[in-house]
Amino acid sequence: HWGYGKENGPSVWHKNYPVAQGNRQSPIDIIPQQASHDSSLGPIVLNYDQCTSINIANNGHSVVVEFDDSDDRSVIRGGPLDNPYRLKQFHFHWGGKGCHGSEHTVAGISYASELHLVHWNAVKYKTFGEAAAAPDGLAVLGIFLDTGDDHRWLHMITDVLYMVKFKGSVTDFKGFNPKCLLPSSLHYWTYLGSLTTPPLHESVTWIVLKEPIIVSEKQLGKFRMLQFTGEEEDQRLRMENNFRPPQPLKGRKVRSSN
Ligand SMILES: CC(C)NC[C@H](O)COc1ccc(S(N)(=O)=O)cc1
Ligand SMILES: [Zn+2]
Repeated sequence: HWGYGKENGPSVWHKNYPVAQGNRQSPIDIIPQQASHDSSLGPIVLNYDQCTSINIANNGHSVVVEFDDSDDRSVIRGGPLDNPYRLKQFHFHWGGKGCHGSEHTVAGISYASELHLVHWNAVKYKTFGEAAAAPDGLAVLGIFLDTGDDHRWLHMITDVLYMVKFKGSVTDFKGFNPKCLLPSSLHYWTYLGSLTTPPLHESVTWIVLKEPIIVSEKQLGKFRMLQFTGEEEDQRLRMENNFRPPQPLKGRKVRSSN
């Protein structure tokens, strides 16, 4: 099964997922000076006020917070999007002790970690699965995490990570509003890309915020006590470096909100 190790990591995903070598793969290295400033790009609007988180789980690749997406209670709209996209889940990618783990990079620089808020086009598609396979099916908001002081709200997540230490574990996680994880500015870069893990579907309109949020090394360290492996497996594999490196741009345009 795919993973982030030597034998099953990003360099061999193409064997089972040939789209890995496609023309709109993610992540990418974002070069700000080469991004085209597009004044027709409006602001992104996040309506998360009625959002309802359900649970937090360890899926063997990351830690994921799932939302009730049975109606349009929490959506992202505006920016490059033609209609509202429904929040389905968010998850993180991070590095090992002292090394960075963001997926997107900015002029070759990677951040300590990256948060992905995954939304799907429920106007055009009936299910997340159907949307995830469609070229305009998903919109993922990417937020960089840099290290510094404690993040005042991230402890809501890091305090419960011990409950989902092993692959396949899930626990209730209600009433969390991810609005508290946003930076002050919603200025962004946007481009057409893909899921950054198998099945690597080329179905994502990426919206990557320019301003990182700041979290402490201590908070990040709690992500690294998660395990890729299940409780019953004998080998312990610390969950870290669960990021795909940047992929070829293949002539794509990256636009900048401003
Ligand atoms: C095809 C559907 C049904 N299953 C997809 C599976 O849940 C994986 O979904 C995802 C969702 C988001 C991402 S990322 N890192 O690009 O934000 C990667 C995989
Ligand atoms: Zn992701």
